[in-house]
Amino acid sequence: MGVEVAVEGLTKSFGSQNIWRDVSLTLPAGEVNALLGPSGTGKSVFLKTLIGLLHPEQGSVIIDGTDIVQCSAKELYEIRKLFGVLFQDGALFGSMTLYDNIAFPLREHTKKNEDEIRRIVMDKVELVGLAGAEDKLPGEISGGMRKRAGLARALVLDPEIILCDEPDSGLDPVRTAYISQLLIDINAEIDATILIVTHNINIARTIPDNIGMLFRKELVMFGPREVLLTSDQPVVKQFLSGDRFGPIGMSEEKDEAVAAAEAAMQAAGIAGGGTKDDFSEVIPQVQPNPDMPVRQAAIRHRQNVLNIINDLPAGAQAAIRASIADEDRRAAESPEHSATLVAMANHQFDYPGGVAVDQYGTDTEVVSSAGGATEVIETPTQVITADYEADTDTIVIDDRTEEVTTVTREDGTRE
Ligand SMILES: Nc1ncnc2c1ncn2[C@@H]1O[C@H](COP(=O)(O)OP(=O)(O)OP(=O)(O)O)[C@@H](O)[C@H]1O
Repeated sequence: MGVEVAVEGLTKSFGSQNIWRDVSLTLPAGEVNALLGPSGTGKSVFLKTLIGLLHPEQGSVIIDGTDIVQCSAKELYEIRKLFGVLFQDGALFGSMTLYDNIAFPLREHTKKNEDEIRRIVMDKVELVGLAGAEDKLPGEISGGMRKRAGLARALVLDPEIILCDEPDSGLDPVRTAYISQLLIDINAEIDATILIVTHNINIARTIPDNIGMLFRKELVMFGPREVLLTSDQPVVKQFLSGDRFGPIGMSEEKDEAVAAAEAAMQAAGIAGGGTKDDFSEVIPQVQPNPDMPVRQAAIRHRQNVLNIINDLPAGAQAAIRASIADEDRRAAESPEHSATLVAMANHQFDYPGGVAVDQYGTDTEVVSSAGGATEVIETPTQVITADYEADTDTIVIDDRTEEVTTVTREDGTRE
C-alpha cells in the first residue's frame, strides 16, 4: 500500500514573495487526491516541496516516519525512491528514445540487468498504451503520448506515492479522460498514494477521493471530494463554474471597486461566462476498468469518510450518503461493472459509536430516522448501515412500516 503524506504548517516564500503559508493536510495512504487552485497560487511549488526539490521556511512533511524538511540528504535520497513524478511537460530527455527515457530511473537507481530492465520497461509501456512507440524520440510523438511516456517513467520504480502535475495540460478532453482512467487503474493495481495538481474540473469531479484548493496563499480546504464540490465558499463556486464574476481575478485578488462593478453587471443580467452546471450534484467517481483488481483505496476511503461524516457540513454529508447509496445501487445492478463497487457493497463498515450490522434483516430499507439524518444504504442482500444517531428508526419491510428502537450497549454496540 502507498504511504501517508502528512503536511503540517508548511510555509514557502521566494525572497520576499510568500507563495503560501501554514498549509496542513494529510494525503491518506493509497488514496487519490487532487489539488486545485487558480494559476500562480503555488500548486507546482507545493508538489516540488513534497519531494524536497524546494525547501520551505516552516513546517514539516512526514513521509514514512521521516520529516523530509529536516532530514539529511541521504535520508531524502532514500525517501525520494518512494516517489514517481509526472511533470507538466513529461520532462523527457529529447535525445533519448522513449524506451531509454523510461529505463533511465532503473539504470540510475537500481543494479538490475538489461533483461530485467527490458521486462519492466515493456510492462509499463504496455500499461500506458505505448507499445510499438518505444523506439521513437519524444519529438516524434504527440503531447498525449509524451504524457503517457512520462507516466510510464514515473512508474518503473514501483512508487508508493505518485505526483502528477497537470496530467491534462495540452490534452483534448478524450485523451484527458484516458489518462484519468489510467490513474484510477494504476491506483487499483498498485495502491499508491496519488496527488494530482490540476485546473481540470472534470478530473476534480470524477477522479479523486479527496480534494484541496489553494487560494490567496492559503489552503482553502482539503477533504473528501464531496466537501469541496458542495461548498458554498464563493472562491470554490467560482473556480468550479469557471465564471469571471467572483473573488478570483485575472492576476491578483479583486478590490472592492471591481467587485462592486461586477455585482452591477450581474444585476443587469450580464453573464460571467461560467458554466451553469450544478456542481452540488456530485457525479459518480470513475471506477477501475473491469479487468483491474479491487481498488482498496475506495474501501478505506469510505471508512475514513464515515468516521468523520458527522463533523462535515450538511450538504457534504448528504452528498456522501447519496454517493454511497448510488455506488451500492450500481454495484447491485451490474456486478460485472466494477469489482471495486461490488467489494464496497459487500463490505461491512464500522461506524463511530456503533457497529455495522444488518440488524434490519435482508431486503429492508431504512426510510427515515427519528432525531437524526437518515442513512439509506441497501444492497439486495443486506442493509449495510443505518443511522446510529437515532434511537428510533422507521423501517419498511415488505410494505409494512415499523418503528425499530435500538438500544446502546455499554461497549457502544447496539441491538
Ligand atoms: N524557483 C522559483 N523561484 C522563484 N519563484 C518561483 C519559483 N518557482 C515558482 N515560483 C513562483 O511561485 C508562484 C507559484 O508558481 P506555481 O508554478 O507553483 O503556480 P501554479 O499554481 O502551479 O500555477 P499554474 O496553475 O499556472 O501552473 C509563481 O509566482 C512563480 O513565479
